[in-house]
Amino acid sequence: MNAAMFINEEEVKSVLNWDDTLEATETALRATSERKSVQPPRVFAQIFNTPKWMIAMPGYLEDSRFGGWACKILSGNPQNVHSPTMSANIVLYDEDSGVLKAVLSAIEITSWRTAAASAVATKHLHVRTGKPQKILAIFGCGDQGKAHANCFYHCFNFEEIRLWNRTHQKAANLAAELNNKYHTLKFRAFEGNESCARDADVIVTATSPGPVPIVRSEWLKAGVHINAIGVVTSKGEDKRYELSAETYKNAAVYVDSWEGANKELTGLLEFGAEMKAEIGDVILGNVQSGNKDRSIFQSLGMAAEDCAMARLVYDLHKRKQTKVL
Ligand SMILES: NC(=O)C1=CN([C@@H]2O[C@H](COP(=O)(O)OP(=O)(O)OC[C@H]3O[C@@H](n4cnc5c(N)ncnc54)[C@H](O)[C@@H]3O)[C@@H](O)[C@H]2O)C=CC1
Ligand SMILES: O=C([O-])C1=[NH+]CCC1
Repeated sequence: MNAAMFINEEEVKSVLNWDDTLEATETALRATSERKSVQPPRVFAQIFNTPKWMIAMPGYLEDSRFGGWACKILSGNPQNVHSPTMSANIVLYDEDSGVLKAVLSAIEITSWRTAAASAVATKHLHVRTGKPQKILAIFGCGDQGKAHANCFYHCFNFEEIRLWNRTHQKAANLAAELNNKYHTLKFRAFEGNESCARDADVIVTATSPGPVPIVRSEWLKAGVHINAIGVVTSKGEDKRYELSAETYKNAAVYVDSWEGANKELTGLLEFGAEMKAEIGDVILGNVQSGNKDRSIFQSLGMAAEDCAMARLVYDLHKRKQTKVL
């Protein structure tokens, strides 16, 4: 039996690529709706009366290429300024024996698979239905916002990609970095969230939601698709969503897994949201279109995605090591 290995963030980054990530993530979403994954609701620990948190996400995914048995453990402090707001590691086990195979740094994996899940949702709910791909608006220019900008640039052909951040300079810096990287002028930083949202065909929200939503229904065009990925809070009076209640009410809402949504998204029912289907069921062609022309993918993030990604990165890393030897 080989000794378990640690795959650090640099090693993970050196093998990650969008095409495999999109395939792994789409497989996890589809397999979830085929009941080929095990992923009980994640365990969430708030650290006393602080914004600090910890999450454990155990899972198992059955698939010949992306199957895996793993648990991701995250810790976070949204108030961090000089250090990352989140740390993440995945513990990967042998699918048959349960013996430890590897521990993988999972900040990049989390960003890549979350962006890929939004891209898969956008492909099936928006692009494949023939809706326009003119303007993409991304709210939040942290790790997730940046990963979404890269992923959507890779997958789609938007004419304009708008970036908004609470601190405008961060959006301006990211726009400059991406225009430079891709030799384009498509990326534009916006000062106002309303002007950024108006006329957008597709929206991504990737912030830590505050008490006031950053996107309002009356700003949005007919047929818009939104990927809302910021973590929602619905504890007593403290309700924090990136989108306004009206935005939810006027759209069909899709989730990654009912198991997670039934625990973490019950607050959306209070807004009168129509909780339509899992993305996996859309991929499988099991969902009839309804009378709402706006769609929201309310992404929670799934253990099955992390299983698929851990297996992918482990296999690519092993292959690379064998080539070097
Ligand atoms: N759905 C999923 O699978 C996942 C969701 N997330 C969530 O995505 C969100 C973004 O994560 P990261 O990019 O890693 O965080 P980050 O800290 O790197 O970036 C967050 C960005 O949002 C902005 N922001 C923070 N609070 C804000 C507020 N109240 N209003 C407006 N803007 C605000 C900050 O200026 C920052 O640029 C978080 O809520 C995180 O929990 C993270 C990983 C996976
Ligand atoms: O799926 C995930 O890894 C997370 N969702 C919200 C915070 C982290």
